Amino acid sequence: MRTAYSVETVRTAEHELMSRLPEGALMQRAASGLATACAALLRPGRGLYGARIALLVGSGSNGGDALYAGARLARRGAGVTAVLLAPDRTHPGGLAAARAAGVRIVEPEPEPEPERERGAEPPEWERERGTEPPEWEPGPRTATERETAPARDPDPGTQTDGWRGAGDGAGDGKGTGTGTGTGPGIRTGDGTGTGGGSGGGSASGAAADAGAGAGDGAGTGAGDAAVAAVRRAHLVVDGIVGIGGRGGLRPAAARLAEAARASDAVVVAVDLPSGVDADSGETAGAAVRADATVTFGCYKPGLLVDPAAGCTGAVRLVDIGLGPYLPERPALEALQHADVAALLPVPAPESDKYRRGVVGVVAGSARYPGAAVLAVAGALRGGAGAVRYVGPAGDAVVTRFPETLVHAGPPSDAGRVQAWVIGPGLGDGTEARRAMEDVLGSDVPLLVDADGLRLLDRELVRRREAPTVLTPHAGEAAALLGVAREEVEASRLASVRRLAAEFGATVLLKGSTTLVAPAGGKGGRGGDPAVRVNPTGTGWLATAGTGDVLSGVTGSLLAAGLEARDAASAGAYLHGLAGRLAAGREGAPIGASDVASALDAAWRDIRRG
Ligand SMILES: NC(=O)C1=CN([C@@H]2O[C@H](COP(=O)(O)OP(=O)(O)OC[C@H]3O[C@@H](n4cnc5c(N)ncnc54)[C@H](O)[C@@H]3O)[C@@H](O)[C@H]2O)[C@@H](O)CC1
Ligand SMILES: [K+]
Repeated sequence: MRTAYSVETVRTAEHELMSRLPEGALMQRAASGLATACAALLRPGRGLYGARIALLVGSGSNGGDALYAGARLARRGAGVTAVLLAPDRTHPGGLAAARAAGVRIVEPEPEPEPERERGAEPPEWERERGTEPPEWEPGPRTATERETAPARDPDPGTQTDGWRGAGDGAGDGKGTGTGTGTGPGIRTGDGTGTGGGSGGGSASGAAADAGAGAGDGAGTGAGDAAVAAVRRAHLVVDGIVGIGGRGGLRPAAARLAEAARASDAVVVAVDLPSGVDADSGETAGAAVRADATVTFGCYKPGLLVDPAAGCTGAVRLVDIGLGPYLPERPALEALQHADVAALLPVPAPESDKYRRGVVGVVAGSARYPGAAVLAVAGALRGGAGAVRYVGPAGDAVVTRFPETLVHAGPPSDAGRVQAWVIGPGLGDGTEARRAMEDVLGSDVPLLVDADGLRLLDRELVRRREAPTVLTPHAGEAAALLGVAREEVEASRLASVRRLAAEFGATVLLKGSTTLVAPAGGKGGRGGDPAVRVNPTGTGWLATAGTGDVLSGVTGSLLAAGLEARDAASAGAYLHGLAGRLAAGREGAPIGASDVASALDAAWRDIRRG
């Protein structure tokens, strides 16, 4: 199980741990892990001479981590430049260590006043100026380069080795090094990943070698030493803000982050990419887009939830000894193979089809018979002993799956089931509405998907005694919440929690990161179980009908006796893995039927461990 904790919890645990350690020891652990990861990214197994590293240093301890790590790397021969974004508030110990190790210190140029139309609202970062000390501003003095030690660029003419890319194909040609693995491979880290492929590219030092005097092309004045340092670097360390960050990147930082992104440098975020919200996974403005993130002590929810998760690159967790001080219940958790294997229902010798559970599927219509076929295809491979189909597409269903028990309706006349699935391709006609009333009134677990979500009565759902699982995508979730789709996409975690709380139901929010919030929905707080994030998804699943398969497989798991949150998260896990297996290691377009057909392979893969 991969677990993530809120900032508040992390701070409490750090406080406890720090009180038992000599001053500064924790930061040294973090810096040591960070330096090791950076060295591995730069030149696995080789020295650091000739490597150029730029540190982007903010006003807090995140900048302190970067400075201490930079000092370690400088002592090992790298040419390190620290760009101080808040020169008056830089971590003093980190700065002293960096100076002592020969790190070159520079400041960015002052920001030009933003031009705004008369009467226009100031941006958020500027509005804050009135209320908070402007510690994030680049400093009142002119940004002349302050050489505090001789520049250490021992080998300015030579180009470093190319970084061995290990990307998942979604990158931009910057390798992140085999040492950290890749997006999906790293995120799941348990055999679910398909990462570790080729891709990546070699770091071209040539363009970067243009030198400090070259125009920066990034919006600051020519000769800006900070931008030049970033552009020349082979590796940029983002120590702008960590868990203390609020809002998006300020303009000076955003410009440097952009320069880093546009360069060939590998961008490594310290603890989390600056500009993303650690607790919610939201990005309220510009954020660093890292190739790799080195996080300390535990995962933070933002590292696992989009859109923030899209900024992390490969994630490496550095153990700083926080484990014993973290509470049992995280804010967010991601199941791994072993967790799902323990949940999947396996028939015992005395099992029969009824004891394994019967799942009823109310789906399809004259117009959409395919949705019924796909939902049944998923249900047949979800572990229940039998699938009962109810609706007008019985012929299409038995033609494809003769093992299905079919019934024209209504659901309450179809015979006993242990769970209902309703919604895929259902339409919104009279029959559909009646069927919905029927299953809402049943005393067994109920999964509502697709068209069914449009027919939902919130109060009736709340009043149900048996569990209800809702499986909306962002658009459907937006309609249920009465907000714009973009709002749901920008705040997935908050949205899924809110839906779960409002409907008193377990909610599986599908999408780039699929989330499962337990009924009650305040995962990790107030005693509710954690929200789950699914680690197995793939973009190849974004195709018509895959949601129907998911509802079938999840309903089948409900019928087999899994609790709602477990059924939804195991269903999403199986479905995501089946999608990956169907798409193959290299990736290829797949149809929903392919996903259903790969579900048995996903089961075997999980049971193999
Ligand atoms: N507490 C500890 O013992 C440890 C902390 N560690 C590091 O410390 C970090 C947390 O340190 P801090 O609490 O000092 O917080 P941060 O380093 O995250 O930064 C907070 C500072 O940045 C300013 N700020 C907030 N949002 C900003 C933005 N968008 N742009 C620019 N400046 C902004 C704040 O006003 C504050 O001065 C962790 O993320 C981790 O990197 C690690 O060294 C491990 C040990
Ligand atoms: K950071």
